Amino acid sequence: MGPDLAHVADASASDDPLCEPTPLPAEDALPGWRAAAADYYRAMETVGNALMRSIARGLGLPETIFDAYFEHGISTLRLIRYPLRDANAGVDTSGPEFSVVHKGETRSIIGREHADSGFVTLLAQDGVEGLQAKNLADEWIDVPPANGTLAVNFGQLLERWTGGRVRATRHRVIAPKTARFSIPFFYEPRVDAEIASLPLSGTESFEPFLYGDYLWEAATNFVEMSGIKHLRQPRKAKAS
Ligand SMILES: O=C(O)CCC(=O)C(=O)O
Ligand SMILES: [Fe+2]
Repeated sequence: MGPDLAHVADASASDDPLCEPTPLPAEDALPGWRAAAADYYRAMETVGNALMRSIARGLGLPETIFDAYFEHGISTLRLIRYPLRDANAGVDTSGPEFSVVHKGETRSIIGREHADSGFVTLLAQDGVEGLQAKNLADEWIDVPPANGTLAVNFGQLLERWTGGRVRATRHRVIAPKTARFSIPFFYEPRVDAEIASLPLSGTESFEPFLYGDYLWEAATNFVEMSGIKHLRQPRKAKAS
């Protein structure tokens, strides 16, 4: 779900597939659902905004340095359900690419190792464990859900923007014993934000890029978006 869910008045027609309207269930099919989802989206924008400013302060930069990039941002709210897999479904998930031994038990990997594409991700978990993150020693650590908390993943955009000063959080999900639900909110800048090097000492500068161009390239590398890369061309002309 995109910003049109929560900022109905701002939504305008766009030829950019990254800004296409969110398909939503009919109001009478789920009364009140849209309003609740929109409230949640706006609340996560507020949290993302506070975190974005504290990251700026933590980097020794003015706290408002990122503000303008996030006005009319294209943050994404996703509702995920991991159904309980049927062990007898005839799918072999025994290889090391598909399963892992965790505390002596074999668990299949239901969310492959990756880092999110955006700036930061605010992740609500439903009380069922399974999320793991990689630490700097390349070890997997459990990120158990705790009431009233959000897990925060740093995204690849933040890593690139900060010249690698902040590392994107690599994470994955291993199968729990019951179905699992999670609600990630990917906090993202505006589609036409021009991302350029920050004044951070000791980091390499990079060629500026448009967030939308970067996001399309990154998102269409994920398996659920494969095969559609050709549907959007970069909007920024290459300098050469
Ligand atoms: O379900 C989770 O806890 C993680 C989901 C996730 O990593 C993602 O959607 O990018
Ligand atoms: Fe993720």
